Amino acid sequence: MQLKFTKMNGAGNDFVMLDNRDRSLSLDPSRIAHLCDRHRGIGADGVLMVEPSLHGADFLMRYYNADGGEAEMCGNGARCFARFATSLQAKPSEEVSFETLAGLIRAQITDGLVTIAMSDPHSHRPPETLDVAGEEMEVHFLNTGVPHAVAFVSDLEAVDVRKAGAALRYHQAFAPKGTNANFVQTIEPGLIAIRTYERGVEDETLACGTGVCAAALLYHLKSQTPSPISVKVRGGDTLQVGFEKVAGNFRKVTLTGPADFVFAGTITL
Ligand SMILES: N[C@H](CCC[C@H](N)C(=O)O)C(=O)O
Repeated sequence: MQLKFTKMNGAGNDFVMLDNRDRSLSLDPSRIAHLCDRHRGIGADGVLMVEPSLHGADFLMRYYNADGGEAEMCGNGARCFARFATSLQAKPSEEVSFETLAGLIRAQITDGLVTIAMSDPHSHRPPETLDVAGEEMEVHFLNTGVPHAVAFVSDLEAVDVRKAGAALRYHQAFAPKGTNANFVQTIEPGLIAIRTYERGVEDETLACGTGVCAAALLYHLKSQTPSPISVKVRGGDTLQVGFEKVAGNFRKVTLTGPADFVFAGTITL
C-alpha cells in the first residue's frame, strides 16, 4: 500500500498529516505507531487525519498518539490541522472549524501563525502533594481537551523529565487513563517555561499545546496574572494563551503559535 502524507510541526511537536476525506483509510494502532517510528517509519509524535464533518463544521479531526492510541485533542496538532485542511480546499480559507472528540475547535490562520479557540477546560482539581519518583511535589490538574498534571518547580533544567514525567503520567492519582505531565517555571510575571512528558508518546516532546494551555491557566490561578500569558516551550518557541473568566470558570481559551509544513511524501505500508 502506498500512502501519501504531509509532515508538519507545531513548535517542534511533530505530526504526520493524512487526507482521509474519502474515509478510505483504516489504520490500526500498529500501523499508526509504524508511521510515527523515527527509525522504521516517517517519525512523529502523532498522526492527524482530515475527515468529513459529521455536524456541520468544515472538517472532523482525528488525532492519534505515537503509540497508536486515539486521543481526544491535540493543541499543536490542531494548529497544524487547520493549515493542512485548508490547504486541501480549492480556495484556502483563513478561518476553519473542525470537530474533535473534545468538542468543536475554531481556528484563525494569519501569516503562518494559527490561533485556535480551545474547548472549555474542565475537571480542575485543587493542588495535592504527591510522591513523584520519590520526591514530594505539589501537583495541580486541569483537562484542556486531554488531562494535564502540572508541577511548578524552581529549576526546570534540574528536572529529570523522563523519570519524574513517567512517574506522574502513571501515578495512581490519575488512574486508569493516566495524564500528561508538565513541569513549569516562572521566568517573569506573564512568562512561564514548560517541559512536558506526553501520554501516548511516552517521552518528553518539544512542545505540548494542551499542556501549554493547562500550565498558563493554572499559573493564572496561582498568580492572578491576567491574559494573555506567554509560554516558552522546550523547542524554543513561545506560545500565547488567552482566556476569560466567567463566574470563576475559564472561557474563550485561545492558543496561538506556529504550524509549519516540513515535507510531503509517500510511504510504503
Ligand atoms: N499526548 C496527549 C495528546 C496530544 C497532546 C499534545 N501533543 C498537544 O499538543 O496538545 C494525550 O494523549 O493526552
